[in-house]
Amino acid sequence: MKKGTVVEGIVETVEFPNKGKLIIDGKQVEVKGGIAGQKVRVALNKVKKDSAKGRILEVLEPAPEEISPRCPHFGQCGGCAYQNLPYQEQLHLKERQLRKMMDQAVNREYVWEGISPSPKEDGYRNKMEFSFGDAYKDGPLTLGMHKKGSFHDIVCVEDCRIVDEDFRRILKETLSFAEETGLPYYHRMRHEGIWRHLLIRRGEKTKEILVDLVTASSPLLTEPLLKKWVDRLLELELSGTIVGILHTKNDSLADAVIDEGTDTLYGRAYFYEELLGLKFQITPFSFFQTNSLGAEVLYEKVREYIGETKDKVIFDLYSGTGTIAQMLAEVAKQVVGVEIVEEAVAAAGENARSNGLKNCTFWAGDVLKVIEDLPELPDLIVLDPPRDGVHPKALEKIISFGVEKIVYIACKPTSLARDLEMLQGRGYQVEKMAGVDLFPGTVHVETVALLSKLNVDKHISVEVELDELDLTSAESKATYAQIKKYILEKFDLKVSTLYIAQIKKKCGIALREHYNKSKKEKQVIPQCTPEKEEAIMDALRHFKMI
Ligand SMILES: C[S@@+](CC[C@H](N)C(=O)[O-])C[C@H]1O[C@@H](n2cnc3c(N)ncnc32)[C@H](O)[C@@H]1O
Repeated sequence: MKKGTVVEGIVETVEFPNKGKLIIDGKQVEVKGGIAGQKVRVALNKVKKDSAKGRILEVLEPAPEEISPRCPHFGQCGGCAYQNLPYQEQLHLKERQLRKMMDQAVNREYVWEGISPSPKEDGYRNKMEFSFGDAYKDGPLTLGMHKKGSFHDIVCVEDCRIVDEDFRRILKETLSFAEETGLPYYHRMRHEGIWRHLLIRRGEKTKEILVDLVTASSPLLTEPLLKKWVDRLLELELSGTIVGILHTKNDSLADAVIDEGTDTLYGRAYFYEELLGLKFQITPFSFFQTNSLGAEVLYEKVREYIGETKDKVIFDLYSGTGTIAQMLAEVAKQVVGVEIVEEAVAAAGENARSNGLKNCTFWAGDVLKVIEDLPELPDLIVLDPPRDGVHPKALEKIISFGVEKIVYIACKPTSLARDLEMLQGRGYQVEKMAGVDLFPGTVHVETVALLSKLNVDKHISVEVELDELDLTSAESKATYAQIKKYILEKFDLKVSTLYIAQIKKKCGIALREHYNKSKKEKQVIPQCTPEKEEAIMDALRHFKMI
């Protein structure tokens, strides 16, 4: 077996994320895609002693469960890999892959609760980013999704199954408008041209539609020209209502929808969606789950896992437009969201106000940098990080809060599996897990895990000596949260748990182990500033701790 050879074989298993495995001449050959049971022809592009990697050239015989693809673009469009499987089969496949990965990642018995289906199998997406490009090399202008395995060519997905008819009509109208102008698409290798992306967002419940045309900046895009496009969209017969039409300029080299200035050509620059009885204002670039009905299933699971929240302070880390925070706020003492996109934080605050929720606060910033300085301490934490999971240093800080329960929501199971290693190593155990399918037709799946802090006695025997954990009578007088609150109110200063611990130590107050000792060598520990030291001393005097 050599690099460049073409071989034939049957796909034995498919592991997350979409990695097919075949055994050919006793060697394991890994391919992208495939369905267990398919007979395929594979071109080998890497061959090692016991394994090889290859690319599927052709499916010679379908797998027994395969059906004729439900989408006419299947095979060409790189978007959906499972349109040739009945939905039940897609769910079985995702569940098998997810379960296998999680069984390997979890170090004890846990409850696997299965995978919940998406309430809608077709037309479930509330957001789509289409790209302009060539239909084939130097072919005509088109608008749609990247062709499978191609960086350049675009498939015009005018019959895409996973969006509603409104998306398809807006796509077709925008493409014919762009064609009629005779202007070129933005070529990302040559860095010239105009048309880049078409972003469409549509509320499943509200039926409000927001459309954003993303282009390179050009004097050729005059106001009257863009007005023609707006008028054409407004004349379309749609089941939803267009509430905003925007034009975003993006001259960056990256092939992504990037906002370098957005003009509102019609209506407003946001739309509304409703989830579980709450209303959310969503701006063009804010994160919002792309399957609204599926998101309700997911958030119900989060609510169930987090359990009793009365009198509890909950941190919703990576909070987006504040969906999870607001759902929990109804039944919690206080919810604190942290999100890096300022636009999303502003929308979250606005949403909480209009939903009449007074016990939610949202902070803009990187979780890694912000969480130590929050005025509250959490009793429970919900984590919903981006695809890459939680930064290890942020995870250390999250773990050091020592909360009783963490609910972790993952859109990429491999990131969850990696983060579970640290969480389990530092005293958390997985109690339950479930999958929620927010992405029918595709290889993706959402996972929710409930982690609980190990029984304190067991934890002590692993990490610290019992006498180090004993609180002194002085330390028991005021909690870190009370000290932070006092300082914020009196001095309008935010102080971190670490700084309080440093000053307590200076005053000879015994501390719990993890606040004053780092297990890492060469770790740079920030030191409390004189201003904050004075404020902390004042608080310690106030609480009669010194
Ligand atoms: C998977 S989304 C979750 C959003 C929200 N929980 C929801 O369900 O709609 C992840 C969010 O994390 C935000 N994010 C990414 N990196 C971050 C960081 N380092 N600190 C804070 N937020 C971050 C993203 O902007 C995005 O809104």
